[in-house]
Amino acid sequence: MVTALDGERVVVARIANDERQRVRECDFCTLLFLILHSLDARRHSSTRVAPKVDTHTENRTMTLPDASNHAWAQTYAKATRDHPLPTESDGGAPIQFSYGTAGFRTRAEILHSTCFRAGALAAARSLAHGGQTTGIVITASHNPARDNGVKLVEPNGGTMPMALESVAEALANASEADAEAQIAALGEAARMVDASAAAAARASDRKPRVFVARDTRASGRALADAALAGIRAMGVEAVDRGVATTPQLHYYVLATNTGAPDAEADYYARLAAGYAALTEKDEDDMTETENDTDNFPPLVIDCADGVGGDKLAGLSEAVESYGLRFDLRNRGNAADSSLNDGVGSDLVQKARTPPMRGGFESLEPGTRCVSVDGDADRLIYFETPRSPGEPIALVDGDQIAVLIADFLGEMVREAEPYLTDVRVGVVQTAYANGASTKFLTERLGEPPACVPTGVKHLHHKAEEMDIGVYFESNGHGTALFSPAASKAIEEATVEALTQRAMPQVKALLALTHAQRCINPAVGDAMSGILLVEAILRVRKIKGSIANLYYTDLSSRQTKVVVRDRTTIKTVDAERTCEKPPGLQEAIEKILDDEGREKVRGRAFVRPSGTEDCVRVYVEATDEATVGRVTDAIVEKVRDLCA
Ligand SMILES: CC(=O)N[C@H]1[C@@H](OP(=O)(O)O)O[C@H](CO)[C@@H](O)[C@@H]1O
Ligand SMILES: [Mg+2]
Repeated sequence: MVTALDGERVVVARIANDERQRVRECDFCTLLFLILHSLDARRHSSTRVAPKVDTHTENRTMTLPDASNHAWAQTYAKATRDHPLPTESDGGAPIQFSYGTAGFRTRAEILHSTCFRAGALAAARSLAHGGQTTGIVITASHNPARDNGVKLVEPNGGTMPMALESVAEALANASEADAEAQIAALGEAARMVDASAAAAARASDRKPRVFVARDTRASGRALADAALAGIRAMGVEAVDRGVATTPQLHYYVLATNTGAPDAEADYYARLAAGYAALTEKDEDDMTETENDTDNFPPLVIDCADGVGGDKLAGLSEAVESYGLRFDLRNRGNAADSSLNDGVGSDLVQKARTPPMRGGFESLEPGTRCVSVDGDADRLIYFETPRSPGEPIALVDGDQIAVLIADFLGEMVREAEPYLTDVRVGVVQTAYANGASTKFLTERLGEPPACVPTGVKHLHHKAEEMDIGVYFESNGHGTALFSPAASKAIEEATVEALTQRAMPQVKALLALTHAQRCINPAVGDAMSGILLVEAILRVRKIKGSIANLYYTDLSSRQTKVVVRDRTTIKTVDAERTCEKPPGLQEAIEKILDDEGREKVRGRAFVRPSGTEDCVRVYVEATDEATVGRVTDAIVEKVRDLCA
């Protein structure tokens, strides 16, 4: 029997697996006992609730000793000279590093000093949080293989607070001779604890520590070594977690700080157990023969020739005994492998084409496939063309968000009256297809929230919701359950059980298990696949899932290279250009000339935060209008940003 002392993974796995038969056969009291224990154990081990803290220790951070008279500053000053800034300059101007949409990201060969300093910064963040573990991921995600990047992970598994971005930039750009400026920035980072992290900072006499992971890029090893050196220069323990996906490293950090097991196998086991519990069939389903969900074909996955190739193989082993099989392609281990080049979710979503390698053209028409990106934190689904010459049917992040929000919303409604006052909300960016926004507005009774591009913005907004589902159109996203919503679900389950309200219990358990299937730290392609596949099985959807809820408007994204993309400034969640003067007016006029209402025309322009380009987005009812509007706007951008 499950005991409250078991870890969450063990509890869920047992319910899902060994105890499966027993749950079916047991009487009502045994079921109640089992679930109460499962909830109790989860309370002890959940990685979503506030980190485990020693309530006897006072709220304090570990401050860096005064730089003027302490050895650490000298050690750091010496070490930073060994990791000099790049000497190269670009068109005469010195290289400026900026913490863009997703960290520092540029050509790998100029990132050495940045990674060293990012290591020191992550060490300072560990100190700021009383010694809790922080993290660093060396990756440039969907960018070409020659690029690399670095992003920081906070103790709660989240991204670096935006308030720290200017400090990170000051640190990255200070000359190596100016150790004082760097030390000042590090001191500031070690002092800054935002309100939401304050509880987490109540930790302890823990030894400060930073986890470092990297994707499969050739430059990753040397850049990870630079980051490890930066951490050690601060006198902080550095742990090399090897090659991992971005979401895995976020999970490891969160897990270790909450007392949950943080090995790679534990990560797979947790997600797999959530999937198993969510797809557990009840008595009625046992007799089913038609549309039998046990017989789903293997899911074909394009791994972008990146880190997902190896890691999805690990997940595959963990889930195959639950009937979920993967057919992994572009795993990065073939002679012609080339990261993100002609493969991966960015290409498939933006160019609406199947991956160019991996044999996708010879799959059965209408085969359901997934494509992930270079660091496996995004996923999109697509279905191979139904007939030759037809395009793929894309199931982008907007459609995935609707599928998940609709399922969770239905479970919340089915749990009434035991579950009340829990609402499901959705967060989008300006790139969300207008048809999805219209659908969600009607379904939710209010428009979904719209925030600037970048997971950090979506995640923070979703945290304000009871259950917040967020996805960028390109497939970055997840569902977040607020601690209050999780607690309400637990309490409602107990109440529904005592009243023997079994339909409500079933819905409430689906909400509980869905949380276990999701990486609680960040959006994650691997946990996203499990959640979508589980929903499809629970809902018995074997056929096409493209345009299940609405039909996309035509849209196009275009990159324009200009001299200085930062001359463009946007407001209103990037939907309006404030600068350069005249650009917004020009966009409005182009749309008006097309008859904006009639063609449901929408367009905006913004500078990329990860690539040296301006992005132009246009949507309308038909391809021809999209093409005309795009051409006209691109011309204006070239004129006004020359
Ligand atoms: C239109 C688009 O796809 N933009 C991407 C891209 O940001 P840009 O700032 O647009 O370059 O990379 C980000 C990080 O991977 C991702 O969050 C974002 O959605
Ligand atoms: Mg990515």
